[in-house]
Amino acid sequence: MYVDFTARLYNRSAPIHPEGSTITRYIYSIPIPPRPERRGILGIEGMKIGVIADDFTGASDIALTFALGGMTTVQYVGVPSGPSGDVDAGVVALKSRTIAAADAIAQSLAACDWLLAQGATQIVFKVCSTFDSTAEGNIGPVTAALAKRLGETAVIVCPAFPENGRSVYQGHLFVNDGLLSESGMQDHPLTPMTDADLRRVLSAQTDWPVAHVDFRTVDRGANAIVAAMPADAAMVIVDAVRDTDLIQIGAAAKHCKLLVGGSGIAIGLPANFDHAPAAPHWPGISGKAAILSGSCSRATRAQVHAYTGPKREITAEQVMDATVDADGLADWVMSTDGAPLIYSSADPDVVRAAQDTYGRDVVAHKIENLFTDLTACLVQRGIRRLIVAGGETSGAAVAGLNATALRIGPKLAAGVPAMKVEGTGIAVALKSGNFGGPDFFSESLHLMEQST
Ligand SMILES: Nc1ncnc2c1ncn2[C@@H]1O[C@H](COP(=O)(O)OP(=O)(O)O)[C@@H](O)[C@H]1O
Ligand SMILES: O=C(O)[C@@H](O)C(=O)COP(=O)(O)O
Repeated sequence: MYVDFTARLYNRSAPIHPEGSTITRYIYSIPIPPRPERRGILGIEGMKIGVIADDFTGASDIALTFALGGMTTVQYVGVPSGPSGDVDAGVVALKSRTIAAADAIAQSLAACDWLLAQGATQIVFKVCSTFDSTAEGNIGPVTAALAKRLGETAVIVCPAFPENGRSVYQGHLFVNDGLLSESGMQDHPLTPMTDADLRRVLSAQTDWPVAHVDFRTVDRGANAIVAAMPADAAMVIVDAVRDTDLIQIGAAAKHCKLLVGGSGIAIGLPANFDHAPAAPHWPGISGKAAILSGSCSRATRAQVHAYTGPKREITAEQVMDATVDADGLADWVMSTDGAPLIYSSADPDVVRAAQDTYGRDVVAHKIENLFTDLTACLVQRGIRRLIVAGGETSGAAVAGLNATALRIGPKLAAGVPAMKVEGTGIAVALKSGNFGGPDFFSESLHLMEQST
């Protein structure tokens, strides 16, 4: 079911007056945290914003937004066992986008509880700017579970990321000038997105009503957005096509305990905590570099094609037949000059054929496991700079790093920071499948070496 509250707002037979009961009900139905804002939902001082990211590239994407917004930001690898330290924005990276909904809920709630215990006053559930999800979720089920845990009713859901060409208009998600369902995402190996109407996509994943706040309302600013929010429980797709829209959405969300979106949803949030834009400090890291790519997205395939350094393809067949192994690949990387690229990235028809032969999840996991083992071998052999392309692939690779936290460094491309693995001198970049220009790999390797 989805309910268009904006339609109600403009419906003369059911007018909602600016001072009318709907708005009053809304204001009183959302508990406003006490000032000063340093005291979190559980009354603890410390972390201001907590993020639960459903994959690792997404986590570093939103972490970059908070870091550029002037907040001290750390990306955690899974739910930490200890305290966060002195951090304004803490981002817990999960690998929960394509797992069973019940597991995604359990992991997300554990992350939420940890973030609240660190003092977070607001929780952001970071999903993909292309709303990547399976037919069962996990965006709907996890949002419902988090809202219940936080006692939140109406939840803003907005994946817009204008800098990377993602906009939401009339409830539909556009990638550049085309619909999501014609953007290449319809061929994604694990989360094919065949419908651009986010209200319909989300409604299929949840029993909650799905509402919509349209662009005309967003264009009138934060107060209009607050006024258009439903009083009762609903997931609310909010249109946004420009950064200025996201800044207004951020202002409107000042007292929300839960937000759901891409990294764009974070653009307006640091200002709510009196943070001003800043450039993250970076020491400059050089030394042996490698690039690993398991992303089959259009942008990554173009980057693999454009890369002029040494490169080696691993096919699904080789991985399934075990005719390649992590040790051998690591030896090749270390004995080859320059920054070698190892990729399984393949065109949609090749991926489909492999999935038909071996099974979608079997082949995906085998390839991911190889990237985990390969990363561990590269760390053992002294790798200093590592670029990984693909969200699931990045989750797998980071497992091989044996890291607990990543410090956010400078922007390499829209949505992609350089990061330093805590306790080591290793620089990593986790690139979303569809982010970055054709020369992303060589440009990023160069930028990692520059101090800021
Ligand atoms: N050649 C291939 N055949 C089948 N599946 C593949 C192939 N190469 C990679 N994969 C799988 O496709 C998935 C790509 O997802 P991901 O890493 O999240 O990339 P993206 O960021 O582009 O979505 C991974 O699970 C990966 O193991
Ligand atoms: O929001 C985004 O698009 C990214 O931050 C993201 O989540 C990317 O996921 P992958 O495309 O699977 O890397």
